[in-house]
Order: sequence, then structure tokens, then C-alpha cells
Amino acid sequence: MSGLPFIKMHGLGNDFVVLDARTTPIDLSVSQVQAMADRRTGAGCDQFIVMETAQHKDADVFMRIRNADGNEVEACGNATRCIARIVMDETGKSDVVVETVVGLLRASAGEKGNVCVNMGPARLNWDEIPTAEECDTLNMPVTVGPLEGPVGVNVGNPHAVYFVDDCEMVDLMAAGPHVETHPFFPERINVEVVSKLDGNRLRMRVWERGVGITQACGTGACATLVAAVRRGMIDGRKAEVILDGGSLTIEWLENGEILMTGPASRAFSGSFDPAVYPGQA
Ligand SMILES: N[C@@H](CCC[C@H](N)C(=O)O)C(=O)O
Repeated sequence: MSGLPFIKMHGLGNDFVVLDARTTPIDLSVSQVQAMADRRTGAGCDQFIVMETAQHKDADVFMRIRNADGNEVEACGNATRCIARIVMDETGKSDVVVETVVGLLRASAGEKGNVCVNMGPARLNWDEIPTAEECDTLNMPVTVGPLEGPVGVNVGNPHAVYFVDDCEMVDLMAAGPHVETHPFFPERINVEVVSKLDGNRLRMRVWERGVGITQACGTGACATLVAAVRRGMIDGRKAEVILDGGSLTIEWLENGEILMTGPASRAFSGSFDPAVYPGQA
């Protein structure tokens, strides 16, 4: 196959174009990523992922993450499961370590093809979210339309979790961009609207920073569970988080780390034509 080969993966419909730069470095401009991520001009994806040679001796692979807008970000839960799945399939190992700009993430093969990832510690201080000024991250002063008092959680990347009676009724397309770019969040923010269902189940919809509404967000589900525990909304520290694309099981361990379990699916393989995406050999 000529051109730049890629694999299309997804976690609950949150989809990724995955490039392998472990042998040959790949350096793409913001506009190239935007074109490849575009659902009309490219393969289409929410995040653009590049697998690189691990820098840490304990890691199997380094994962670089860019949003569909071309900007690099720190974390992506669903992509972590997908990259772990690729490495598991390649090596036959059932435990792998994925390195990111914020640290090492340990992943293990679970039942029914699921992958469980330790997403590391939730960070909860205002300057870790971060916010523009000191605040109580259990009730941040950011009101947009009917949304008010979100919980701030950083899972490697920043999240504002709004609890509402019925998240299906929220006009996320209207509110999402305003929260994402609110001056209170200097690094912009991912936005979740969440309703408590019966039992330990939470329904979550997401507006992702640098993307928009997506079918699922792994770090968003982690932030949601942590926020629900902090607000005393569920029994214990484990829940099913139901997204547009399906469910993730999330647990906040006593040591502060978050376990995320869910599927990682391969969709198809393809190749980018360098003539269409100039700058690539
Ligand atoms: N889809 C992701 C999150 C991707 C990054 C996010 N949009 C950000 O800007 O931080 C996930 O599954 O966690």
C-alpha cells in the first residue's frame, strides 16, 4: 500500500485515526491533521493518534494525541484502550504500558475483549484543573444557560461536570462551546452533562474540547464518576457510565487512581494519499 497507512479504531464510537511512527517519524501540521480528521476530506475522526517509540523503559509504546482541530492534548481514555489493544494483538501480551505526555498508563486485557486501563490519579485542586482563579472545584462559578455549578476534575485533561435532572434535555450544541471557551478555564475544557439513573448508573453526554459532541469520552466518564463520588451521589466508588455510544465501568480507587474498563474496536485500515495531504513523503 502506498502513502501513509493508518488504522481506524474506536471506543464506543469515539473514533481515531491511528498512525504508526515507531520506525519512521511522522510530523504533521495542524492543517494536515484537520484535513485527515475531517469527515468529508479525510478518514474522519474525533482524535488523531500517533504511536511512537516509548521513551520510558517500562512502556511498550508512546501515544501522542491530537484533537480533530489539530491541537495536541494530554489524555484520551478511549484511545488508550485502543492503542493498548493494538499492542496486545501485536505482542500477545495481556498487560501493556502506554506512555503519554502525562505519564505511564497500565492496561490489561479483560473479559469479552474489553480493556481495563489505570488512568492514574484524579487531580482536584483549582490550579490543577486549571481555573483562572482559586475556587471550590466541587461547585465552580461557571453558569451557562441552565447549566450551573460544575465539578472540576483533571484526569490528565480538564473536565467540567454538570449534574442535571435530565441530561437529554440539555442543548449541548449551544452550551458546549460557551463552557469550553469560558475565560474561567485558561486551557479550555471538556464538558459533561450528567444525570443520575437508578442504581449506580450515570447517564453522561459530552462536548469535547477541540472536537464537539462525541459518542463517548473515556476521561469524561472518569471525571463524571469522580465528581459523583465527591458529591455523594452514588454508593461506593464504582459505577456504570452510559454514553451515547455505550457503557464504561469506572472505579475510583482509595489511592486516588481511576480504573476504566470498556471495549476497543478496530474498524478498518487505509492509506492517505500524499498528493492530497502535501508535506508527507
Ligand atoms: N475522547 C477522549 C478525550 C480526548 C481529548 C479531549 N477532547 C481534550 O481536549 O482533552 C477520551 O476518550 O478521553
